Amino acid sequence: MQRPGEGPEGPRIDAALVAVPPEEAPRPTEAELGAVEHYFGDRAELAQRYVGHLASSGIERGLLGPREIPRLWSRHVLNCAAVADAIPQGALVADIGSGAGLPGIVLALSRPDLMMVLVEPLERRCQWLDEVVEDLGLESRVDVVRARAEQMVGQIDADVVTARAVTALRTLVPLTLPLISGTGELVALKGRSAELEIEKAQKIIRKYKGHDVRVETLGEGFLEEPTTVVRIAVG
Ligand SMILES: C[S@@+](CC[C@H](N)C(=O)[O-])C[C@H]1O[C@@H](n2cnc3c(N)ncnc32)[C@H](O)[C@@H]1O
Repeated sequence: MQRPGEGPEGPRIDAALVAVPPEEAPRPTEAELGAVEHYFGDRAELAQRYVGHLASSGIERGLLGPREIPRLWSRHVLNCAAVADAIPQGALVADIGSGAGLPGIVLALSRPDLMMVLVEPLERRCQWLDEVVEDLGLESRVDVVRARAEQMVGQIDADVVTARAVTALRTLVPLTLPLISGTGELVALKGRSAELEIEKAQKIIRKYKGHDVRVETLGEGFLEEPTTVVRIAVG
């Protein structure tokens, strides 16, 4: 059966079709409301506004695929929000390969005590991030820097570096641990491959003086699918 929005050969990727106005963006389900309240509190409407941007210009400009619209809350925003539980008060967080602000913008919305630097090499992604940061009123706490992580060594001294869907741990470690010159931590969002990725990264973790390497699941009790992270301390 052909469903609304589908052509005879399956879903149509059609800018007009996917340009969801922010006010029509997906809302969290009943089951997700507790997590939204827990992670965003009185900033829940701002988080909803961010979802509106993802679902409209974020899709139109190719930062996310249109198939993500129905799972923007579960798979993207709440998955990232759980990382807030791993970040100390008042930290300077560098989010590497921020893309559409995942997890960087989500963390800024969840935790008003954080300072964020979103490091992203692609110009049109940075442009979108700048516009969204301004629209959400986050400019005093969120900097968007157009760069590759390796260009930021010596330019940034983060307390926490986050990364989601950027690269495998053994290549992520040399990109991220040098961005912490004192003590701090890499918090990398990973899936089921986390343990295997750690195994493959052992040597490079030692080379970059990482320690206390562990896999944790965050958001249990709030999220249907908790978030798996690899944490690596430095300093
Ligand atoms: C698959 S996207 C993930 C985006 C976002 N973190 C997410 O979870 O949706 C990977 C992002 O990493 C960025 N990237 C790739 N190599 C990078 C590097 N060396 N330093 C910083 N960002 C990088 C890409 O431009 C892209 O935006």
